[in-house]
Amino acid sequence: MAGPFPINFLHFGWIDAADVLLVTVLLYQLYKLLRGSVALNVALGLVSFYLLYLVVKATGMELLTKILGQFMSVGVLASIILFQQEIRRFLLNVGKATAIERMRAWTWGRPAEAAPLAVGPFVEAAKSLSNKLTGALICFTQASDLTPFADSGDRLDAEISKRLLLAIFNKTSPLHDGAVIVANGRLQAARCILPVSENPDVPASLGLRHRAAIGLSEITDAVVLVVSEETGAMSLVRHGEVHRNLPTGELRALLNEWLLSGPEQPKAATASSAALSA
Ligand SMILES: Nc1ncnc2c1ncn2[C@@H]1O[C@H](COP(=O)(O)OP(=O)(O)OP(=O)(O)O)[C@@H](O)[C@H]1O
Repeated sequence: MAGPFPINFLHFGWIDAADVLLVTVLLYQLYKLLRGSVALNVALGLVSFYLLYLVVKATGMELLTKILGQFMSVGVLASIILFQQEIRRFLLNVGKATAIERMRAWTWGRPAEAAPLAVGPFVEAAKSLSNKLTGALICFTQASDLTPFADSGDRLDAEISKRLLLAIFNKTSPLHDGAVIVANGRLQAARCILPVSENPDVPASLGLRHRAAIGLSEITDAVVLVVSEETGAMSLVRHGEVHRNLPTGELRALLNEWLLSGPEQPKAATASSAALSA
C-alpha cells in the first residue's frame, strides 16, 4: 500500500511518520534530561562512535568494523551502567510528572480543592534559622509526586508550625539532616534524601544542600527553600534555577506567588534575586 509520501523505491507510510515523530520526541526528551550534565558528553561520545562504526562498515574496512562492532555489541549494557542515574530520573519523570499524573489530578486528586498553603511559618522559620546560621532544606510539593523522596526519610504527617520547623532543623535534632517535604498542607516527612544535581554550571560556592535542592527541582516541579548553614542566605529553587540571597519580604512574595500559581514555568528572576548563572 502506497503511503502518503511515496519516494520512488521508499514506502513512507503513516506508521513510518509516527515512528519518526516518536523517535524525535524521545530523543528530545533524552536531550532535555541530559542537558547541562556530564552525561550529555558521554552520550555524544557514544553517538560519535556509532556514526564512525556506520561509516567504517559502509566503506568495507573489515578489521575496524569488527573492533567497533564488538564495542557496539556491549554498548547497550554499557549505556545502562553509565546512565543509571539518568535512566532512573527518566522513568521517574515518565511515571510521576507526565500527562498521566495531570489526568489523575484532574479526575480524582484535584489539588485545586486544597486550601492554599500558608507560607508564614516557613518564612518565619527560615528567617530565624538564617539568623542562627542553621541550614535548612524544605521542599514544597506541586503537581509532581514527591512520595519516593518522602519514603527515603522519616514520615511525620504533622501540622505545619514555625516551632516544629525550628525543632526539626535544630543542629542537635536527630531529624535535622536532609530535607523536609511538604505536601497537602502538612509536613509529610523529614530527613529525606534528594537527588544531587550534576549540572556543571552550579557555582562551586553552593554546597551539597543547594545541589540537592537544584537536583530535585530539575526532575520535578517542586519549589525548594534553602537556608545556607555557612552564610545564612535564604534561597528559593525552582525548575533548576536558584534565586539566591532573598530578603524576607521577597522570599514571602515569591513563595506566595509560586505556591498559589501552581506548577507554571518560572518568570524571570527579580532584580534582587540572582539566578543560578549570576
Ligand atoms: N542529597 C541530599 N539530600 C538531602 N539533603 C542533603 C543532601 N546532600 C546534603 N544534604 C544536606 O546538606 C547538609 C550538608 O551539606 P554541605 O555540608 O555541603 O552544606 P553546606 O556546606 O552548608 O552548603 P550550603 O551552602 O549548600 O548549605 C547535610 O547535612 C544535609 O542536611
